[in-house]
Amino acid sequence: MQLPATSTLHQVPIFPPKIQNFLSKGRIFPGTHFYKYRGMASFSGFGVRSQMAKGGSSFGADSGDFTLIEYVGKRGINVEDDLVVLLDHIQYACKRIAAHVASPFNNSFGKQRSLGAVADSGSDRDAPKPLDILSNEIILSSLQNSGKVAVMASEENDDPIWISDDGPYVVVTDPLDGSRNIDASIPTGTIFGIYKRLAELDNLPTEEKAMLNSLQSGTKLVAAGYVLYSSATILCTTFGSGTQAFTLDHTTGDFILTHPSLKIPPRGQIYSVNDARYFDWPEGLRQYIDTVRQGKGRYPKKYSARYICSLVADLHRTLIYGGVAMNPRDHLRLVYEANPLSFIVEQAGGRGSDGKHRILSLQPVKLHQRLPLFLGSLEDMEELESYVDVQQKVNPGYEV
Ligand SMILES: O=P(O)(O)OC[C@H]1O[C@](O)(COP(=O)(O)O)[C@@H](O)[C@@H]1O
Repeated sequence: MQLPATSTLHQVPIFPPKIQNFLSKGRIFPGTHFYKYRGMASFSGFGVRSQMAKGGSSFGADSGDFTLIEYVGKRGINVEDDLVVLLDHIQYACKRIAAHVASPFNNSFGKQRSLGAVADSGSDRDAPKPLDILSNEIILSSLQNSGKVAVMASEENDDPIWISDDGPYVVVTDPLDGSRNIDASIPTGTIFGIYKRLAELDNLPTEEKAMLNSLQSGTKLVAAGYVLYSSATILCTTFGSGTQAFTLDHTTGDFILTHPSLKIPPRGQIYSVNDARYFDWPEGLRQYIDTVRQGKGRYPKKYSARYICSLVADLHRTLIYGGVAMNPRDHLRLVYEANPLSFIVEQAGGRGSDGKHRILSLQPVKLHQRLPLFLGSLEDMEELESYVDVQQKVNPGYEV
């Protein structure tokens, strides 16, 4: 058995990208390579082998039949080879981040460096924690190694980072969302969106083309995903033809397709919001929450509240159970949080809005632009938006 590589940073097991060489040989689904790891996992391994034995070639996936890379490669939805390579590097980065988040040796990583906004940067970004910075470095190095990325825009950097003139893609990312939860081992997540590089901007100065490439409208996303670091590590992604979720098999290092064609229920019975802010909310939002709490809304059942305060975790639960997850104040970021997550939710049959407009229709004007965010089931979202006045205007600053 081939042993996993080891991170030089903190001696955690990792599984490096596997496919770059195979792609250059024009092979995306090389049985021997994948089976080397997969033989250990009887459930998932059997699924693929049985398909192969039947000569199955097309995508009609059942849970456990595909790894992420098999799914996006020629056996599955067959996205461009360059995108497969990029995704392989992103999943590798996320496995490294997952290992750090769960590592017993990283108990100082959650500690805040300083309170308040990033010092001297002129931005209103929150001060990063060491694990935010490490996650950012891990993602950046994976994108650089992929050879497929022109520019990366991250929550952790004031400006986009130009990587390569001929990289075909632009990646926007929040490398570790919810990191305020790290000290208590509460779930966190990575969010990413992928655009094509705008070749028509190639002759502009580097800073300018880096910014304009990063400020593309969400309707131009070619792919988006999040990775949830929780009791399971889940990678949920869309390429514009449905939403699929994959669960990390820790014995093999593969993300296995566990939620093919994930659909959010059209109606849920859960709302997710920080309701300690009730007295700062506008009238419409208060009325909406009061109504569904009492079971007096369009769906005549009393709603339950769930709020982890970790966007990826709150969204993932909402995708699975239905309902609505929201942050009504100008807090979450359009470019690397709201847009990618709205793309995923829409592709799962739900809706992403700022309370008034479809998120994907908004043209970003600033890299770190913040806005209210509402994501969820179609019927719940329609009902919520019918209250009109749901965006929180006061934002006094909250310490926790
Ligand atoms: O303090 P609020 O308004 O409840 O915001 C919580 C939200 O902020 C986040 O922590 C993101 O903020 P940061 O990027 O500053 O960590 C989300 O994960 C969470 O959903």
